[in-house]
Amino acid sequence: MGHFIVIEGVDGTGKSTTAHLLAAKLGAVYYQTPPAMFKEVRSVFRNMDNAWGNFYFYLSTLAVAAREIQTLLSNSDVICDRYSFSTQAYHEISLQQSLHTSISHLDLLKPDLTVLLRADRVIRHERLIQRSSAHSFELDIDYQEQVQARMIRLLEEESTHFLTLDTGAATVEEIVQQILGKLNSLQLESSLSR
Ligand SMILES: Nc1ncnc2c1ncn2[C@@H]1O[C@H](COP(=O)(O)OP(=O)(O)OP(=O)(O)O)[C@@H](O)[C@H]1O
Ligand SMILES: Cc1cn([C@H]2C[C@H](O)[C@@H](COP(=O)(O)O)O2)c(=O)[nH]c1=O
Repeated sequence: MGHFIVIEGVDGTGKSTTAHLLAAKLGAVYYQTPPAMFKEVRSVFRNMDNAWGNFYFYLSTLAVAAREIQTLLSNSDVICDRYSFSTQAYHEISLQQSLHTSISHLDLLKPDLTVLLRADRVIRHERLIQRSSAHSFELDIDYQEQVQARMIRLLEEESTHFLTLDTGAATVEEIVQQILGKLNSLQLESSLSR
């Protein structure tokens, strides 16, 4: 059974870049949520402006993601780009209520380690405006700031093994080295690097 490592953070914190490099270094599978089969439907929900509909959409994609990850773990380690903390934090801020119970009903597979990437709001904004495809909610820095604070609180309250890293202050390579150090201290690295 492989290890399950989750990379979390708000938009522009460097999740995808970090997760890809970490997966390459460990020979692990990179997995992004929501799963690929939901790509088209996601834009439908995004444009509907229905906060509850959007939450239930992401919630159901998590159930599928957990099942796919469980299968992948039988052959390899998995580095997952966003998981349940993203869903809980984004939608708790949008809906202004705790979603802990709804998410816990899914009885999701638990990560061995969750890494929360964060970065200063100015840095995140600069990174996002360089993207031609940035959505308005991604550029809503106050909203993203609240989500980031909620993610940190949720991790502190609900996660056993987690690490918070500032990607505004370190290169991608340095960030990955810090994650590898944490895996080592948790004695996960030896079984991860095969
Ligand atoms: N540690 C880092 N130091 C400097 N720049 C970084 C770092 N990590 C990522 N970046 C840069 O930040 C930008 C955003 O990175 P990336 O797309 O990986 O973020 P993301 O969190 O996955 O964003 P989103 O959730 O919006 O897709 C990219 O241009 C990337 O090169
Ligand atoms: C998982 C998840 C994501 N979102 C939001 C967060 C981002 O602003 C967008 C795009 O996410 P991507 O991974 O950077 O493509 O979707 C959300 O609102 N709810 C969620 O559960």
